[in-house]
Amino acid sequence: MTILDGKKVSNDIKDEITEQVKKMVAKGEKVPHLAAIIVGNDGASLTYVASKVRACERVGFESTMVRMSNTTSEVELLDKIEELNTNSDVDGFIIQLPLPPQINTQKVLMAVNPDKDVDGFHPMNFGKMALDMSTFIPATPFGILELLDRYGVETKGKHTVVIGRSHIVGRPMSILMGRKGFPGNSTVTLTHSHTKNITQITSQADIVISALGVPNFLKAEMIKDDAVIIDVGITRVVDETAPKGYVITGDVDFENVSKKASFITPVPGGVGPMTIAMLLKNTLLARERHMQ
Ligand SMILES: Nc1nc2c(c(=O)[nH]1)N[C@@H](CN(C=O)c1ccc(C(=O)N[C@@H](CCC(=O)O)C(=O)O)cc1)CN2
Repeated sequence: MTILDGKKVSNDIKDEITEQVKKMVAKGEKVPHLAAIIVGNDGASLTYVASKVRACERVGFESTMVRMSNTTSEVELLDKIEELNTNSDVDGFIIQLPLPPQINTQKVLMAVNPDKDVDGFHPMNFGKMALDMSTFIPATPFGILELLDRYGVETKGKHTVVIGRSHIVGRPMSILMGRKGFPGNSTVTLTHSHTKNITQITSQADIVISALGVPNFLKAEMIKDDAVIIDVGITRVVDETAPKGYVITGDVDFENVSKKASFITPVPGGVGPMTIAMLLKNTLLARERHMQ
């Protein structure tokens, strides 16, 4: 069994981006600038945005964090988005999800200029992705593709089962794994809350990508021998004995599933760190496109 080490690969990617930024600086070019809007005080979201800002600092990008209160109205957020859309110094920006209930997430994501949509959530970019056109691929699915690629995991002709149909992970992942090319050329089954007999489906899978958010959902008896297991679940489970009062738990019963799997991502240290590295890649791409 091989661990797909997202922490290591994400550090490699950051080192590669750092080298590219140094070359930009040497040529007197402007470095990429990422902005992140965060609405409210959700602890996990604040942690992720802080990690994004730190990652920008590490690779030499400029970054701006825009904090807005939990009571921000949709109109106020749309105004801030328009400000970033028209700020020529900002190459790309993201709106950290989830958003408070008074805000219509889809409406807000549609207001982002597709050329600055480094999360790849705008319908235009999502459509381009589905049509195999060059675009910003959402960072988590992009990170999973990169992990499969760097570890040389074969996907062609394999049966991939994706668990969960979220717009951020499950849905795009199902499209990307079925696309032509590598990683891709897989036969994909997308499962969700109305799927019957999920074990019958997962036990036929060569590759299982679980993005459900239910701790320890995927058990050893649900997979076949030598399956490739990608765990996208990151749930904070309360544990008063842990230093932070919680432990990060994935969708996969790692202890038992890892004994049967050929490749597996850990949680933490698997898909999560890749999400941040691929956001940096998309921001670099946005900068390069703006220079053309
Ligand atoms: N606008 C966006 N919102 C959200 C996205 C996104 O891609 N764009 N994805 C997730 C959150 N996310 C990034 O934003 C994210 C989640 C987890 C990690 C990560 O590194 N996790 C660590 C554990 C960290 C911890 O202690 O909590 C790991 O798995 O090792 C990075 C980014 C939802 N929102």
